[in-house]
Amino acid sequence: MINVGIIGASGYTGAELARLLCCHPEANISVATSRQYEGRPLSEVFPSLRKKADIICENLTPDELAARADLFFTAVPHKTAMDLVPSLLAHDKKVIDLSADFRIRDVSVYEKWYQPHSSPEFLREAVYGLPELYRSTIKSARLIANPGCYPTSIILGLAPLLKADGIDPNTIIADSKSGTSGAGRGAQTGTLFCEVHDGFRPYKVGRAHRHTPEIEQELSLLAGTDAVISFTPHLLPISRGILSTIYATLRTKLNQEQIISMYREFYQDEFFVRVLDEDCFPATNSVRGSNFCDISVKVDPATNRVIVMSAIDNVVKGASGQAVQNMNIMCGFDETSGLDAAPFFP
Ligand SMILES: NC(=O)C1=CN([C@@H]2O[C@H](COP(=O)(O)OP(=O)(O)OC[C@H]3O[C@@H](n4cnc5c(N)ncnc54)[C@H](OP(=O)(O)O)[C@@H]3O)[C@@H](O)[C@H]2O)C=CC1
Ligand SMILES: CC(=O)N[C@@H](CCC(=O)OP(=O)(O)O)C(=O)O
Repeated sequence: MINVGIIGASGYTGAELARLLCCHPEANISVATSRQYEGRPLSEVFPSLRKKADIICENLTPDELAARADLFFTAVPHKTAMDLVPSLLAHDKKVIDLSADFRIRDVSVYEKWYQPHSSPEFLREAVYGLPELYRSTIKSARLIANPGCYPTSIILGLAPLLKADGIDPNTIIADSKSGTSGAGRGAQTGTLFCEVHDGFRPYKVGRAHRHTPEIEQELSLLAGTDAVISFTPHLLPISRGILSTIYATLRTKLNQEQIISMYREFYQDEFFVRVLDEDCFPATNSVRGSNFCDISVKVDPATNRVIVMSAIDNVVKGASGQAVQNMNIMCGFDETSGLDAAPFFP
């Protein structure tokens, strides 16, 4: 049994960590933090957690925190994480950071898209926490940079083709649609019910979204050469889920059967990736509440393009579930521990 701490337990990814970890056979939530709800039970903040996660929210210094758990999930905004993580590492703790602070390997790229970095010395050490690509380095890591939600759906969607040099990495277009929990729990006009309900809209169009460099970094590593992407995020009037529809020009003539076999072979040992049959398409409500990524792939011979569709739950495989998967790997637990429930439907 390992004692784990959730820093930022009152946010959406913090709540999802508590939901998953309170049923985990090998983990005990020994500390949970929130400044706003200090002194109040987490089950009062999230009534769904009554009788499951009755821990009291605390507001502690990094030194006080370090004495209370062996592994920490930092589910806090960018900038906050980079100031906190070094102190936890100095106390020999393992850290899984859900923010973007340690995802970008090149500090100048991070600083261009985010803000000045206060602990760039950890960028080299941090392991990008996408288990399907980096499992062996995750095993021995002490700092995991848990991937962003849109990047998870797009990178998993394209990895088999890029690895096999099957597409031109300069022709990639991804239209991704996300539920509003992706924007976090803080009040903002753009995610109010009336702004989102019964409508659908793109945002941060034209290389304006900060996930662009993270996606390009990982696609380039897979391709072995620079890859660029036209990425357009959209906001859906649903609470959870991401569906990415990705297009790219094929380099080699591949028919439908060959491309599905390529994906099946690439992901044959991956429990959390489900490659669907031809003409069976992913849906956000088929992965809801689960750590699955559903992928389907279709060749369009008329345009010589491939269309990849990839669905995840943004707070599970796109954040907290993937973080628990990383913890399982780092701690030598079964990788599916605490994550083996079927998606909820309807
Ligand atoms: N939502 C999603 O789908 C995804 C989110 N992420 C990333 O995960 C992280 C958390 O996201 P999410 O849960 O959505 O965010 P929320 O806004 O819902 O929650 C943020 C949490 O951080 C705490 N917090 C905020 N500022 C500080 C601070 N200065 N010091 C200490 N604690 C602080 C808040 O609690 P309090 O104010 O009470 O202290 C709250 O518990 C972010 O970095 C986000 O980008 C990554 C992938 C997907
Ligand atoms: C719908 C929505 O607003 N989604 C968020 C993505 C959240 C995410 O993945 O978080 P990171 O900030 O940790 O990269 C956005 O577009 O900013």
